[in-house]
Amino acid sequence: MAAVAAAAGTFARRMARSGVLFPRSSPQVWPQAARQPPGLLPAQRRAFSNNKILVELDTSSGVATMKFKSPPVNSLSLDFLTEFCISLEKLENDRACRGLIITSAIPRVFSSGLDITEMCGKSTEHYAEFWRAVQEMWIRLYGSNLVTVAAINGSSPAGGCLIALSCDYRIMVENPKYVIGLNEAQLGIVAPFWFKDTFVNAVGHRAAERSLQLGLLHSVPEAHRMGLVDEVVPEEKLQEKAVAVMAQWLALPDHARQLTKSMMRKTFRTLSSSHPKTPSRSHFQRTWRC
Ligand SMILES: CCCCC/C=C\C/C=C\CCC/C=C/C(=O)SCCNC(=O)CCNC(=O)[C@H](O)C(C)(C)COP(=O)(O)OP(=O)(O)OC[C@H]1O[C@@H](n2cnc3c(N)ncnc32)[C@H](O)[C@@H]1OP(=O)(O)O
Repeated sequence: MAAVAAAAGTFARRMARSGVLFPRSSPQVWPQAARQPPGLLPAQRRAFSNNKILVELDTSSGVATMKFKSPPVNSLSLDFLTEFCISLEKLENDRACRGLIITSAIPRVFSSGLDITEMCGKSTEHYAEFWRAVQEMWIRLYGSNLVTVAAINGSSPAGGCLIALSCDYRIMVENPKYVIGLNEAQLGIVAPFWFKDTFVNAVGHRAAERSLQLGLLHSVPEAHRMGLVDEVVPEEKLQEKAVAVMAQWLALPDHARQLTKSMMRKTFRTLSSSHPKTPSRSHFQRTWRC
């Protein structure tokens, strides 16, 4: 009981720190417009925002768009991760929402991955809290019942790549400057097994092994060839394509698609049930030499 109260206290403190704002008159359940045949209702949009993430829900299509807006590079800080989980939970609890498009409002970067400043010179408690937040983000997104589409409009190394990999479908903008991959080995660290498993699920064992051992950041055409991204589009077509892909996925009955997704994503259950222990302070200090 004490542990539950402590966890609730930690979550409340994280929420307060994250500065999440909910619309004052937001109803518990938004209208069920998503279940209406398209065209009967005028498009309705609802939005909520906090410091680092903006969410807009089109209640006529049931599709929400989540935009990362944490300059300079959308790094995944504890506050960012907290806001992400709260936003996702809010959408999942909303019966008007069936699909989520994730993209960036920051030019040239989707997400730079875990915030390196969160992993240096902090207390053991902070490392534990940070690492729990990283795992929670992945568990929630990878296991989400929503259709999730990553609209990758910039570079996406390490944890940024994990977010994209956790979605059901990845569309990336063609740009010779953009790269994506799990580059942990290049940084002298090891991608956790659930990063690895999520990567293997997308690209297969051989491609993942080579890419992970070399810590490769792939160009967009290379990422497309190996199946790390599903489609490549010019920047101006990204949103249109994401909406079209979403419509295709949402055409199916939710329950069949959701059960199929859950069946395919078995790693999710492994991590959820095994509760891997948090890396120690000395582990973080050794890893980042700080
Ligand atoms: C279950 C048991 C588990 C055990 C686990 C054990 C230990 C845990 C330890 C490790 C965890 C492993 C998994 C790690 C995952 C990660 O995600 S690590 C982070 C990896 N990220 C990167 O390597 C990205 C580095 N950044 C870049 O490549 C580029 O910044 C860019 C994203 C391509 C953008 O380039 P550009 O537009 O040119 O911007 P700048 O490089 O000039 O950067 C601007 C400022 O942003 C700062 N910054 C960049 N990335 C980060 C980051 N990840 N965190 C914090 N800050 C970042 C950069 O320093 C610049 O700051 P200043 O302007 O100089 O102040």
